[in-house]
Amino acid sequence: MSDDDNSPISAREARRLFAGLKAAPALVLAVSGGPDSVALMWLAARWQRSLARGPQLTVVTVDHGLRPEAAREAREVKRLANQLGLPHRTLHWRGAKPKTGLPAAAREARYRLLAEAARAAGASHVLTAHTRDDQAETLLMRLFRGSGLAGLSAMAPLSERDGIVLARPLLDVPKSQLIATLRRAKVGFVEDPTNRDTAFTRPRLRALLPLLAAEGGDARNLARLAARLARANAAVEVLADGAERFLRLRDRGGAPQADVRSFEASAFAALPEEVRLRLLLRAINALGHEGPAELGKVETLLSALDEAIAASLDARATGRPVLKQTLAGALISLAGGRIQIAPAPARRRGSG
Ligand SMILES: Nc1ncnc2c1ncn2[C@@H]1O[C@H](COP(=O)(O)OP(=O)(O)OP(=O)(O)O)[C@@H](O)[C@H]1O
Repeated sequence: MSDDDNSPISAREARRLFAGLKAAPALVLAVSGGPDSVALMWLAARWQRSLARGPQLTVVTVDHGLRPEAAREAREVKRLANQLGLPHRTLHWRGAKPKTGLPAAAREARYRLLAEAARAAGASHVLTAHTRDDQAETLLMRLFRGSGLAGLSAMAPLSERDGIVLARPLLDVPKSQLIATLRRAKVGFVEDPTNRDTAFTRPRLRALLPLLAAEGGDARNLARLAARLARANAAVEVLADGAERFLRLRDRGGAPQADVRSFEASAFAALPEEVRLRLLLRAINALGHEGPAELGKVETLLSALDEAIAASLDARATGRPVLKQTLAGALISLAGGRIQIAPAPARRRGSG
């Protein structure tokens, strides 16, 4: 069964989608020329016209310099933006392009350029047109990659990057509704052929979605799962914050050092496994110089640490380290009943 909804988005519905953005001084709309982001631009323009004093809107298209048609597509977005009375800028990703990991590098460059454009326009937010279908695909991609709770929470409706808020007002809207909105408004759009290129993971997963939907795994259910996991993840983060404070309070005796995190092993051992894991992950990512650490590796380290703590508590702690391991450029050790995480010493030349 498909959860597509072919009704255009009403002005009232759009007001609800953009409600949290009304007080912003200015907004950047990230528009590639595809249906989702052209719909975002059209909906935002109509919303802004309906406000007495709404935010200034600037439309930005990034030309990654990867497809010859991109320049024409950017001109087409400019034409549409101007028809809607909105200023438009095209930004270029210049410089060398990597041979592997091209989509990730292009995304990184895109968000950097969009954040720069926001700063130049005095905008507090960059709006992208991610839909509920994108959210479902993201969840599946992360599931198949073996992500944990944080990764399976998929995309957040609001996040921050370089001092700019990244907003995804359409994250709960089906793509089919955006297409219906454009059809009703008689607005054209382009389809990026790389969206169907099965050399990339995301299009291959996209092709699986109808099969999953037929079994009840439609975008609505998958996106709802992501939202539920995000809620649980936020709660566990608060628990981890509290546990960090608790361990710090118990640690008043030791002189605090900026580049070392140290936990009393017996207090650490009494915390829930997920919280222990996050404390380790946070410390390794903060102090290691090769991070972020892989979740699976931190899980393995935690099992070794748990075993070592249990053994050392039995045998009464001596001053000698009972565990000493490096992970993601951090050195993790257990000695004298304390866990210490510090930056790993730089590897000697020629030894690695
Ligand atoms: N070339 C571009 N110029 C401006 N905005 C873009 C461009 N490409 C994508 N965007 C914005 O990002 C949104 C998501 O696009 P898309 O799904 O293609 O991204 P992606 O490569 O999957 O990466 P991610 O989903 O992490 O952003 C679009 O709806 C649009 O708002």
